[in-house]
Amino acid sequence: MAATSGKVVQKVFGAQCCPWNRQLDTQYCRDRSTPKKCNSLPFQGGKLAWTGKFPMQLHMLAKFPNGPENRGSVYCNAVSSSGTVPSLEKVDFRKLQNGSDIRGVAVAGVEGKPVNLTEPVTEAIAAAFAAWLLNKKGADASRRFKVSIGHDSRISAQKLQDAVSRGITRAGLDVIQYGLASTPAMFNSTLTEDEEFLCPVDGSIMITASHLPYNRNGFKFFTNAGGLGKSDITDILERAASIYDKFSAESSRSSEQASFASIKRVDYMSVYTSDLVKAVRKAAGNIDKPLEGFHIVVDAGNGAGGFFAGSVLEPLGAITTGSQFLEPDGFFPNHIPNPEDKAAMRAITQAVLNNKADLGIIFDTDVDRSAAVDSSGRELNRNRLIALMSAIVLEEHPGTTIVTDSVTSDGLTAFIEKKLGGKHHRFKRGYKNVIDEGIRLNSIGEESHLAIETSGHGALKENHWLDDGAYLMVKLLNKLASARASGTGSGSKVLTDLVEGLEEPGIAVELRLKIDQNHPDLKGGSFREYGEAVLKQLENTTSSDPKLQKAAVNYEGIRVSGFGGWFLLRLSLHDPVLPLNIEAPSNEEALKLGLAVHDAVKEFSALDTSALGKFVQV
Ligand SMILES: O=P(O)(O)OC[C@H]1O[C@H](O)[C@H](O)[C@@H](O)[C@@H]1O
Repeated sequence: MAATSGKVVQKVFGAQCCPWNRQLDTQYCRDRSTPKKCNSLPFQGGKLAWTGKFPMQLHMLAKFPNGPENRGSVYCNAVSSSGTVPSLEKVDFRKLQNGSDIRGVAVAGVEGKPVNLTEPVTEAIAAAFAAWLLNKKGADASRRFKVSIGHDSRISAQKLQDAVSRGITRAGLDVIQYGLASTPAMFNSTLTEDEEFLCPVDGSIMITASHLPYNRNGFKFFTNAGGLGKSDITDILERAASIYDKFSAESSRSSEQASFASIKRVDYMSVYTSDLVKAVRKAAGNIDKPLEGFHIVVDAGNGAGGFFAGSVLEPLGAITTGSQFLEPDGFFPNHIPNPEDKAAMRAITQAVLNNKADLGIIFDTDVDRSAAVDSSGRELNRNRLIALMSAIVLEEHPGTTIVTDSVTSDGLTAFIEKKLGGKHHRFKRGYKNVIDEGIRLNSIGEESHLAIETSGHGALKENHWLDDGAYLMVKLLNKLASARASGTGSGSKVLTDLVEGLEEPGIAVELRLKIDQNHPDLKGGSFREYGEAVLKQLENTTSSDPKLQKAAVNYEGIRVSGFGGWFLLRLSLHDPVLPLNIEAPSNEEALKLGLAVHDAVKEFSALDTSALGKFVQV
């Protein structure tokens, strides 16, 4: 994690490490976590953007005169505005929307993937978020709004952080940079009440593209009401498109206007991690080191989650030797940081077994998703993680409703409802959908304390519905610590025992059937319309098959039971893809289910059914 000394370190990175001009936009900094000092003046669009310090910055410098971060730093005008940009590439901002996130290509070099998340585009998006925020919260003449910015370990992080900072300050809002951070910490910074850390902030931006390849990046936005939704993102991208168009004309005025805004640097991750530590101590009856003697290995996949070993587990007394890939590396050289990825799960499982550890914990790149492995090497992810979290939450809140995504198993429903006495509300795919549904249920009087996806995203009511992979793991640690404190268990068996009785399918597959958007069969329509037509056809054919039963309650796609198993065909949230999930007691039954789908959809020539054909061997 980026180490910063002191709570607030006045450190202005308005000038970027990677010079921004259009020729060099393809270049990137290898930012492996610690922000590098900027030793060269920024050359921007043909202009050097450079001014002196602000009075306020000088004041803050006086407060932290000797911090290592201050030594030898270059202080620039907070904005170091981009200056006049002669001509900008045409960009379709709508294409940057990915549900409730923004995602794009930030690094050149991958064939067929031109950079569309350039610095000017990023700056426009940040300025648009600032405008959206002012509009949403109503400008307050007595103070300037503050926006926190954090990033994961991606190689384009520094470059985009600088561009975001310019966009925000350009709009006249203050920026507080956290450096390497996790997505949940960013949301948390809108809730934390701590003036010394300049909290709460009015809005927050996480620079991340979750588990996507190294050339991608993106943004997640938060206010104290939670993560922004799809319609907010559409609004921001529309604003950004028009800001971008006006860039050349407005640049000089903007730099003047923004010269009041400041960029500061805060070690906020220390606040966030100490909250996690406090939560475990409290759950264990205020013991200082409730995990003393437990051996827990962490796999951060070279993302942003390495802090969990040194700043959460160790202060709680756990041994973390054998933890791996904790150091940020935006090329992700070891495995994809994704608890849904088989290679990633194999890596943490092996680490647990090699080290004879009590527990393994794995995070995705920006730590909003997680999974665990018990001491026997049993993976606690997907349906098992949901079952485990449900068991913990239902002990605390008997009868509560557990909201999950749509691809959860029938065995999970039986487990939650029959074994745990709760209610399983299987909703749609998408963490934001699931969390919003949990919040909605409570608002209409149905108590729900957990909203969780098979992807490893999960949010608890007790934690402000914050989508936080680290907090999910804290709930497991609480269980370990409290079981030992009460003498009811001393290892991860206490967790394994909680999922005892969860019925698991003999076979579970996910096949992703692509829709060719350029195929004449689409007749100029969208892939969504085409996908809907495929689903309609599947619905019609299965309803006439007496061996298949359509799910009575279903919120997404076509879910059908039969042959002792089930399948779900649905439209992907983001891609021109129809993901097909099949679970069955054995391969034979899975094939029958697969064949039913194959027969229904095979005439749709724009749909690539080859993976399904291979699976059912036709
Ligand atoms: O619909 P899919 O293509 O399977 O993608 C669905 C997934 O998209 C993103 O990764 C979201 O973060 C997840 O919350 C969601 O489950």
